[in-house]
Parts: sequence; structure tokens; C-alpha cells
Amino acid sequence: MFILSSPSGAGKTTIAKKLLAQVDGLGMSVSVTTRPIRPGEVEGKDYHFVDRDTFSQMVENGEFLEWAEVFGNCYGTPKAQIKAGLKAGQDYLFDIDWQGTQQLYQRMEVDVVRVFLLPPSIAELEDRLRSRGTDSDEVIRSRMDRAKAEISHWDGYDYVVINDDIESCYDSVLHILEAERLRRARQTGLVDFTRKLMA
Ligand SMILES: Nc1nc2c(ncn2[C@@H]2O[C@H](COP(=O)(O)OP(=O)(O)O)[C@@H](O)[C@H]2O)c(=O)[nH]1
Ligand SMILES: Nc1ncnc2c1ncn2[C@@H]1O[C@H](COP(=O)(O)OP(=O)(O)O)[C@@H](O)[C@H]1O
Repeated sequence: MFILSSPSGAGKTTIAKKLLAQVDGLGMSVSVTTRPIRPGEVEGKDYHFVDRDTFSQMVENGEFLEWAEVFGNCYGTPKAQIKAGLKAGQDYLFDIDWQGTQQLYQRMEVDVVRVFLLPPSIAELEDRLRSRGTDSDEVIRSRMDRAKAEISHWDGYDYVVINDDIESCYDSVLHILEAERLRRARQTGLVDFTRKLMA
């Protein structure tokens, strides 16, 4: 469970899309949200877009592995798909906030890797939010107001990567994923493999 978090605009989605395009055996955890769809987003790919009543019903039915209210909208990780995929040996990429990260870590610590992306500066963060062109001035202002509060949770993560140049940021995140996959406890089949070597 490879988690990417950052203040809005710091580059999570960009890095996530590059990882999904280039890394084998990595699926995206597609969240459910009450946030309105943005230009260019696709239902079922970027998010499952639902209304608040549906979201509340899903919470009541215990359908989320974690959920949180972020920037006045609700976001949640559907449980069923993730549990089944993990059981089948699939790795998952999560783009979730610090609240969701805490919930997943408390529940599934050994399977969780937490990566926090930081912008090179607050000014650059705002420039990127504006250049993305997906949010109104009012939404950008409200997200910038919360950026410092989001950033304050950086010390709850295993890795911190400053997203200055996108290619070097991507390389760093990819190397973290590759190294975490090679941790002895995460590799399956080593006992048989080493037993054969030592036979
Ligand atoms: N806890 C939690 N946070 C989520 C989930 N999906 C997205 N988020 C977070 O909600 C925040 C807003 O996401 P979004 O509206 O896509 O804006 P963005 O950060 O500008 O891409 C970001 O911090 C996301 O990481 C989820 O399923 N659970
Ligand atoms: N290192 C970077 N340099 C310049 N622009 C970037 C960089 N990383 C991301 N961006 C741009 O900044 C905007 C926000 O990135 P995005 O991935 O949507 O952030 P998040 O998902 O964290 O909100 C996008 O337009 C993206 O193309």
C-alpha cells in the first residue's frame, strides 16, 4: 500500500499517473468522493463521483477502508476492491490525505509505505494550482489557506520528496517503491528459493 500525500497542487496526481504507466503490478486505489468532477477527469478512473447521501450510506454500510473530509468534500477508499487485490498479491498506489494515511497505517502498518511530496515553495505551489487550471480562484484560495496545515503533517511519513523538477521527483519516488518491494519481509517465495540454493 504505497501512499502519496501532499498539499493540493504539489504533484501527487502527476507522479501517480507516471508510476501507473511505467510500473508493473501496481494498481490505483480509485477513491469515492463528493467533490465535483474537474475538466478532464473520468468517472471510475480518477474518482467514483457520488452525492453526499450515497457517501453517507457507504460509510454506514462499512464500505470504506478509510474516509475523511478534506477541503469541505468527502473522500473514501473502497474496501472490497483493495482487500481482494492485496490478497492476490497486487500492490496499490493511494493518493490520500494525512487523515486517511493515519487510518491505513493504524490498520495495516506492515503493508503501508508513506511518501509525502513537498513543493519547492509556497509561491510555486500556488503557481502550479493556477497553471493546472482546474479550480476556481475561490477554491485555489481555500486550498492555499490549508496548504500549511497539510504540510504540517510531513513528519508522519516514512519518506519526504521535494517536487522541484518533476523527472527527479519521479525517479526518487520510483526508487523508494523499488526498494520497498525488495525488503526481505515483503518478498514472497524467498524461503523456497534460498532452500534450493543451499540444497
Ligand atoms: N483520506 C482520503 N483522502 C483522499 C482520498 N482521495 C483523495 N484524497 C485527498 O483529498 C485531497 C483533495 O484531493 P483532490 O480534490 O483530488 O485535490 P488535489 O489534491 O488538488 O488533487 C488530497 O489531499 C487527496 O490526497 C481518499 O480516498 N481518502
Ligand atoms: N515539478 C513540477 N514542476 C512544474 N509543474 C508541476 C510539477 N509537478 C506537478 N506540476 C504541475 O502542477 C499542477 C498540480 O499537479 P498535480 O499532480 O495535479 O498535484 P496534486 O495532485 O498534488 O494536487 C499540475 O498542472 C502539474 O502538471
